[in-house]
Amino acid sequence: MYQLHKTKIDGCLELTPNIFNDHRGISIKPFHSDFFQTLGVEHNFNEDLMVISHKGVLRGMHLQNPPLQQAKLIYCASGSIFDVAVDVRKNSPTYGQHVAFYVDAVKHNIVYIPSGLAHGYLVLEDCTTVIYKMSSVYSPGLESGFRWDSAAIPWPVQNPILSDKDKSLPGFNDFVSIF
Ligand SMILES: Cc1cn([C@H]2C[C@H](O)[C@@H](COP(=O)(O)OP(=O)(O)O[C@H]3O[C@@H](C)C(=O)[C@@H](O)[C@H]3O)O2)c(=O)[nH]c1=O
Repeated sequence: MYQLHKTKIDGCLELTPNIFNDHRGISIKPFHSDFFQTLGVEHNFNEDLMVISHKGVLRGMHLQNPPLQQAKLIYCASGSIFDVAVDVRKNSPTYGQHVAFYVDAVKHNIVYIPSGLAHGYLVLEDCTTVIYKMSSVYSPGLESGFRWDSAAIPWPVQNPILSDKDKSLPGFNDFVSIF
């Protein structure tokens, strides 16, 4: 049903689903609960979010703190992104390290990010539609994060379009993880 690619960060996965193709178009299943159960990861998703962005927008690096920490499933319904996760679990052997993926609506790959990782992405095409499933509902008071350019991530951009909130995030060295 899915090709599974494990990454160097424990629990962070890339999945490529089967694409069912006929003369009408294609069908893709981004989420199947039985399959996620076999992976042994948090897969009880409580909120979906759809975000449409212009080329050059960068959102990140974000995470939500306990008690409403979020595992996320991320894919593109249109366009493409450079997607990044950074491990901020203090006892993890990959603390501070990142993994990056080109996610797009051609290969329809999906990224699974466990809680305790920060997430961000650069939009590579206009009208890119990113869909997330999240294991906890959005809670603005629990938002946390750090600046996109402070964690040695090789972004393929120099001057992205950022929100004011993202411009004012602390650098990674000043960020305090509670995971
Ligand atoms: C993320 C989010 C935002 N919103 C609202 C709040 C605000 O009015 C508007 C835009 O919010 P933000 O500026 O925080 O959106 P954004 O910068 O796109 O935040 C997102 O970034 C990526 C990298 C993630 O991983 C997400 O979990 C989330 O943090 O949408 C929700 O209602 N629910 C949500 O889950």
